[in-house]
Amino acid sequence: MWCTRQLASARFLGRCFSAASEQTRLGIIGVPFAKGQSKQGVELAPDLLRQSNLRQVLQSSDERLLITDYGNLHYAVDETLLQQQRQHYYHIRNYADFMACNLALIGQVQVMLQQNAQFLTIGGDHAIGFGSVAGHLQHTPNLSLVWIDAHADINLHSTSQSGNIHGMPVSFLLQQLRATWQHAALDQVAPNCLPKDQLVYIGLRDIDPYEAFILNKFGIRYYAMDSIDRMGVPKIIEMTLDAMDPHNKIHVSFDIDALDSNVAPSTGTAVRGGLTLREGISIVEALRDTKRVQGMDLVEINPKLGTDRDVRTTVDSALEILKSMFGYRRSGARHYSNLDTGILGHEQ
Ligand SMILES: NC(=[NH2+])NCCC[C@H](N)C(=O)O
Ligand SMILES: [Mn+2]
Ligand SMILES: [Mn+2]
Repeated sequence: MWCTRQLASARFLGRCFSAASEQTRLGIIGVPFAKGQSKQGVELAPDLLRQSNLRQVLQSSDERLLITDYGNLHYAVDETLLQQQRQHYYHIRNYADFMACNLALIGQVQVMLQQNAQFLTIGGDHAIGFGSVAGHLQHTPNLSLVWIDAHADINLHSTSQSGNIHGMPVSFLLQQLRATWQHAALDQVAPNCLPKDQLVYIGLRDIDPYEAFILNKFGIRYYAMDSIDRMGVPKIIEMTLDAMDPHNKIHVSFDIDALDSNVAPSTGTAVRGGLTLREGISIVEALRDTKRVQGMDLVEINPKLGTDRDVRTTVDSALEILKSMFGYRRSGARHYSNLDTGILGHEQ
């Protein structure tokens, strides 16, 4: 008996060892940035997700994940940025903070990609989508971006009606639009940008008039909720994957407000008629199955909005989405190395 047990545990260790060689490293950074819009609370989301067992949830969805949490991002605003804001971008709320935070994030993402196969950026509001994708582009110039959101977030400083910079990050990323930010020195801080044909939006249902003009003028691919209703999620996924260069790595920027407000009520700009949780999971699973997703953002959870129950529901939905992105399969398929330790008594 002693002998068998020892053998079993040797086998177990052997499997652990071979599993260790296929471990995938995942870096996580919290970005408690709330100045891209006017509601307090989004800055609390990274720590709330951690308290809600983010790490354990991800770890149990794929035992091969080797997770490193880099904590929360810090940044400092310098005089050059304040001057840019005063001279050119005084009509945009918190431009200097936006730039300072994103510059720090661009550096942080590159560090995470040197040390990990994948990274996850937890917001904060969606203004940090700029730094997260831009940092990713500096490490991996051949990148495709899937922006899952109720909103297009592609306003220019000249078109934004709200002045909220969380409605603008995509315009900092696209080759064809970043020239409109000519005083932001983007060629120095983030020289690699995204070609418009490598961007696909999913879930849109609240597009500003000028945003619609920009999307159509540049022929940017977007699957708004009406196309999803007409064609269904499987077709939308197929078209999304077809549109993107199959050699590219993928960045998924997930705004929690893409989900319907019944499953994600605690968010600053909730719009009804959104993705069901199942549709969200389905989309994320399909992207995950390409094995090309290298970076993901999860943004706009605001724990100060709604009841305690609303917050709980929103965080639970977010965890389901993240679980599916990082390994969980609804079919039950998984790696068995830590389970196959002799529970069936003897080898068949
Ligand atoms: N990331 C978001 N939730 N963005 C909402 C943007 C709303 C609106 N289009 C604006 O520019 O102000
Ligand atoms: Mn957004
Ligand atoms: Mn949104």
